[in-house]
Amino acid sequence: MQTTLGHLATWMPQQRWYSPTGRSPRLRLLDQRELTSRDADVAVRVVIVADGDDENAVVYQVPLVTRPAEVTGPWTIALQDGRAVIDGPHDHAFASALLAELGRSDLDGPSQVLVGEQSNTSIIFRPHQAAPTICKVFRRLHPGINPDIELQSALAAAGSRHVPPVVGHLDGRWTMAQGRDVQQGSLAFAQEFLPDVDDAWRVALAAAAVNTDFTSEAASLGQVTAAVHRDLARLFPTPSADDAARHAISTAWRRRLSIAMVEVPALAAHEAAISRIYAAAAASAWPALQRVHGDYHLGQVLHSPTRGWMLLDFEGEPMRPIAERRAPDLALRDIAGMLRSFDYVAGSLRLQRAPQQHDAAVDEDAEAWARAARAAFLAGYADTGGAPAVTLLNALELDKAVYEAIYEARHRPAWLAIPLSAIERLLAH
Ligand SMILES: Nc1ncnc2c1ncn2[C@@H]1O[C@H](COP(=O)(O)OP(=O)(O)O)[C@@H](O)[C@H]1O
Ligand SMILES: O=P(O)(O)O[C@H]1O[C@H](CO)[C@@H](O[C@H]2O[C@H](CO)[C@@H](O)[C@H](O)[C@H]2O)[C@H](O)[C@H]1O
Repeated sequence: MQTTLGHLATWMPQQRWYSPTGRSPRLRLLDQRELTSRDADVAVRVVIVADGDDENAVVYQVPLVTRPAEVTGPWTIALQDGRAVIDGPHDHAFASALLAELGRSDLDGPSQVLVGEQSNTSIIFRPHQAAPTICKVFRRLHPGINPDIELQSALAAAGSRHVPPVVGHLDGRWTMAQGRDVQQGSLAFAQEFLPDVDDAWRVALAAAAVNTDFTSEAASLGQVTAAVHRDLARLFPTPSADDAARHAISTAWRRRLSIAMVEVPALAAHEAAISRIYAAAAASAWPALQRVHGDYHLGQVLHSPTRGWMLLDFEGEPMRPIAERRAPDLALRDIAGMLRSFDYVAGSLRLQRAPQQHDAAVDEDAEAWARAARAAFLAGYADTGGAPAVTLLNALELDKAVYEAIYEARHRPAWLAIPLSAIERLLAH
């Protein structure tokens, strides 16, 4: 196992789901479990490792398949003694074993890993006799139920039409320290896959690129968002925002800002102005708190021609502590997230053009497109959810843009200009 941990320490930092620590991974094995393999020569196991040795260690799930091989393939982690160690989700032996663990071998069929920028790794199954299924393998593990499973399952069970039906989920256990501190948490979540539907990020980007109106889509997305918020408020507690809750939430804004000050030096000039807006928002009137989506953006919603808007991925922001993600929060956080996403559409179109193609009129069209989508989304939300409080919304948009600045600095530095320009614009108002 020591050799495998050595290979993982080289391979994991290259994966999108790995959280960089600024040092080389220090991996410890927390748990290792063999899954059933149909082929005696192929081993399937799930390895759970911690990166770091203190209470801040990050726990990861790494499914591995080991099979005979002479050469490396695209998902080979290592070649050892004539056998390849492969990233499990990309090997059907693991995909099949996962369905067996879920008690849903009836859904087995051709499988493929979803490509794109994901925080986790999702496998799509296309069985011959049943609807396609997508199973998300959580990469960063946390004790307790994952909010993605918790919220989507509750909404689906309550008959919400705005989330895909749930197929099942898997839990696992791991031991943090020498037989002490056994933790239990979510390993995987399966739901119906809606085929042939692009997520709204791609649809919105294509619309904005040719300046096609998106306001009716944005308005209906606002209405559906309000409906999902109403359902969540019915299904989970809605505590009033007392001093302790306000303190906890506004402290999280400030904590994020101080991380950004270290990781995104370009923000230094804005620290005082952002803090003033946070202070005004903390002192303003707050609505009751409730469970929210937590990382709401255009990549998290799909428009099905037959079912309308569907919401996905209730896991919350991957960089945020899990306890905060599961705590009742301001529903406005989701509104702010989607507003930021319309701005990202205009920002990413601007970035896609080479400097010599710069055209102020084209940029202005994209910005006008984003402003119109924003206004329509807010109007749609207000139809049933009421108009958001401006001071709080302003602070939450800033908080989201600060999060995005950290996220882009870590994962996509070329995109950092998008949240940075948004922060300047939000502060200028
Ligand atoms: N039930 C589904 N039907 C169709 N596509 C889906 C479904 N669930 C997820 N997807 C696609 O997978 C992408 C990533 O899913 P998501 O839950 O956001 O994963 P992650 O937590 O890894 O970011 C979504 O943007 C969407 O395009
Ligand atoms: O992986 P997740 O979907 O959980 O979310 C993370 O990655 C997102 C990018 O893939 C990131 O979203 C940011 O970029 C989007 C465009 O790619 C944009 O629509 C969002 O508004 C913007 O926040 C998200 O913040 C991050 O948590």
